[in-house]
Amino acid sequence: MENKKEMRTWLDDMKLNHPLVIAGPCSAETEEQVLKIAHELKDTDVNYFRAGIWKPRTRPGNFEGVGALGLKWLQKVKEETGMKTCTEVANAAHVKLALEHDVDLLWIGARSTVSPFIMQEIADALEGTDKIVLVKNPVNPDLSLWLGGIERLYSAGVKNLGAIHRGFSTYEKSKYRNIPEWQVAIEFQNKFPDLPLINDPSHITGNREMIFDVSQTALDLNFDGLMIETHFDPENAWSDAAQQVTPSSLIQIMNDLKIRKETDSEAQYNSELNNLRAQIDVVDNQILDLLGKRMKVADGIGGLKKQKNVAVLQSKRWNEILGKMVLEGEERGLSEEFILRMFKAVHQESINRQEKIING
Ligand SMILES: O=C(O)C(=O)C[C@]1(C(=O)O)C=C[C@@H](O)C=C1
Repeated sequence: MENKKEMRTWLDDMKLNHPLVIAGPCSAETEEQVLKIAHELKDTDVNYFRAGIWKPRTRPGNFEGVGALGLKWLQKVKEETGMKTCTEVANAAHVKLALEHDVDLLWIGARSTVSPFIMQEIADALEGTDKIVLVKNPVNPDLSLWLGGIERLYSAGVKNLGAIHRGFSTYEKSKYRNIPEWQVAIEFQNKFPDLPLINDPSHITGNREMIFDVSQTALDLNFDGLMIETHFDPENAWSDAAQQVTPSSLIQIMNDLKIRKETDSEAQYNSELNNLRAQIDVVDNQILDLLGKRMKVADGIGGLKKQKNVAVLQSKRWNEILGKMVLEGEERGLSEEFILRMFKAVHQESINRQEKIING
């Protein structure tokens, strides 16, 4: 699969003057709940009404969705509000039912994207459909697996495709429910600039207080749209209560978000930008020179260790360096997260080189 301009035709054809917005409850709970939320979202920027019908839950025993019954409620949403509808599908049976009930957009969840077998089953069931199909990233930050899943749909003749970035699972504790790892989304856009990419701040944050900030970051990174879980009574939602916002909060979020354009042609802006970019080019070269120098010194240590048969990893020294760099970084306004990531990468490279020397 290669990037093609036509990949974004379905989105361009909508001629939106704002990002694509998909909103609605995490789960369809009752017909009244679904319709009440849909009516509250009707005359807003929301383009697609979402509701989970089949809910993949981490542990058994929790509410697992109302099942096919909910598809009738989505049909009612369409009849009563004129809004297009969407839901998650996780196997061929779901696809069949969703297509029979004329759901307009289907998405595939992170737990399905990880499985090539499931993705192939879904792709076969969707063969040749003109519905929009969005693929969430797999739970692990594996861009090839994500793109591979999309490619299975593409090869099955599904033309109206896109992706949803919902963040990635981690073992480490974090302020996010699923860490964004924005660089994966950036790499996605580099490889497929014309494949529409939607952000899902609800699943990234797991917390409604953080939804605005993550949405703004997504728009700053050229995302094409947002999927935000919305419920009139979030605290009492049957699933994901902490991350849903009310329809009025959603409207507020959409009003407050700043939509960025890709570039600006004004001369003054371009001359200042070029000047600053030239400065960045100089600094980047200095960074490379320094990194090269540092690696040469590490090579020297590798040679010494070889002579004396000493281990490459020196945890005590390494922890001293890390601690010192975090403190010194802070003094320069550099975040701990950034310093740790950067120096861990430097250390790993230093170890790789010493490994070659010591075993060479
Ligand atoms: O100090 C050492 O022993 C080194 O080999 C250098 C270095 C580093 O790159 O800073 C590399 C590996 C060790 O784990 C600790 C530190």
